[in-house]
Amino acid sequence: MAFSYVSGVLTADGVPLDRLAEAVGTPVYVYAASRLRANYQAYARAFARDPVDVCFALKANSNQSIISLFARFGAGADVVSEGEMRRALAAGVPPEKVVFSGVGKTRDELAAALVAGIHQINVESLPELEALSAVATALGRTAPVALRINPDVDAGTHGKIATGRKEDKFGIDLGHAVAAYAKACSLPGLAPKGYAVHIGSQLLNISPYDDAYGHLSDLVIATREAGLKVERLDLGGGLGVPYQGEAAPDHDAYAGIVRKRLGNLGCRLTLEPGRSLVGDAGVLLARVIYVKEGLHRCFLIVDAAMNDLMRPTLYDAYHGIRPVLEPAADAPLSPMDVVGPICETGDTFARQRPLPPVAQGELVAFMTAGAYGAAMSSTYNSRPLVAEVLVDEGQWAVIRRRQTFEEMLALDVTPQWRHL
Ligand SMILES: Cc1ncc(COP(=O)(O)O)c(C=O)c1O
Ligand SMILES: N[C@@H](CCCC[NH3+])C(=O)O
Repeated sequence: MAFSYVSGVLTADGVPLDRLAEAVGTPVYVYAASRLRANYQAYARAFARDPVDVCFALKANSNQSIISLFARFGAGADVVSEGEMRRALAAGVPPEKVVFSGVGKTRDELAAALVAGIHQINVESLPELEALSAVATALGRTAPVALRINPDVDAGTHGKIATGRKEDKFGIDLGHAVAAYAKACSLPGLAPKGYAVHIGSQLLNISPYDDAYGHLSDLVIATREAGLKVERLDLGGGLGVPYQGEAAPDHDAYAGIVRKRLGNLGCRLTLEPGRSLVGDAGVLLARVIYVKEGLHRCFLIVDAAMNDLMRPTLYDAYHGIRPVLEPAADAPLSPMDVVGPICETGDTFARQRPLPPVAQGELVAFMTAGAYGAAMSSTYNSRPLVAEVLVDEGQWAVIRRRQTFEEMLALDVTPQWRHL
């Protein structure tokens, strides 16, 4: 267990979290390398005999130490902006292991990707295809391209993170796909390699993959029947993690679907997992500022807020909350609203959560916060970006230091024009 109580204190790979909080301050994200490794190995094991490349989706956690850890395990990177591409390359991911996804890549981003020589650009519309052709031609380069398709499959996840339904903004409609692929083959500067699909995030039930990959298989066959070559398939990410004790999707079962639907097509496959690599490897540590016993509610007011961990307010997401000091086994539970200091009612991590007594000044850990936690944080309410710490085999290191107030303020510029 990456996070467990040892001698009455919650630890990350054996390092007591109260000691870390003392040294680094709160709020702070803490990641356990043992879990990152195990999560990567789960993919490596399940796909050991398949022609599969794992490209870590940086959007889930874009800290360079985390990226380079996965790069050392053998992973590539799935990026969605020039910033993410730069992070991947700076963290040591070779360009030939980087895929670039995203519905609105600018010409500047396309050019940067071509100059960097990345493995593949996943194009999501005809205008983007034309833009890429023009950019590549102007640079005298050839762009390795996959077309992301929209299979019209409901991933059965939260509506804000489902991406493969026909009304979603992502991908090229299945009905247009062969024509778009033929167009890609005819445009200068493009080297079409295959297709990409990503139906959504936090899938606990994997059967929607069966439908999506079935459509993908039919599409490959139809494309080849049109006389066009298809060599690669990018299957996206999306495997969910248990936030509330649900059963985790089984990697072998997922690999089974991939093999059944796509195994006989002779294509090189890419996976783009994000959350399932990092989600359960991180916690957000916060300190209780006040315990407010109202007439109607008891509020635990902590020093982390929605700007540090946005998922609860954005998706009504559940994160386990554990006191860092282990509660007695027979400690009574009472309903608490766990909230941050931000001036919004939505700055609420949990409502009426049964918790053991936690006193002012004590520490709590928001569990399963390794994915889409720090990566989605902001400085709203002028709260500096929090620190991140990596724990590995008893050692720990700050892998992002806390932003200073000076750094936060330094971006603002006061115009020097004359006041009339
Ligand atoms: C194109 C693409 N690939 C990969 C991912 C990673 O998804 P997840 O973190 O659910 O594995 C996403 C985000 O959902 C995505 O949009
Ligand atoms: N940000 C989302 C996942 C989005 C996936 C992006 N493709 C979450 O925290 O659950």
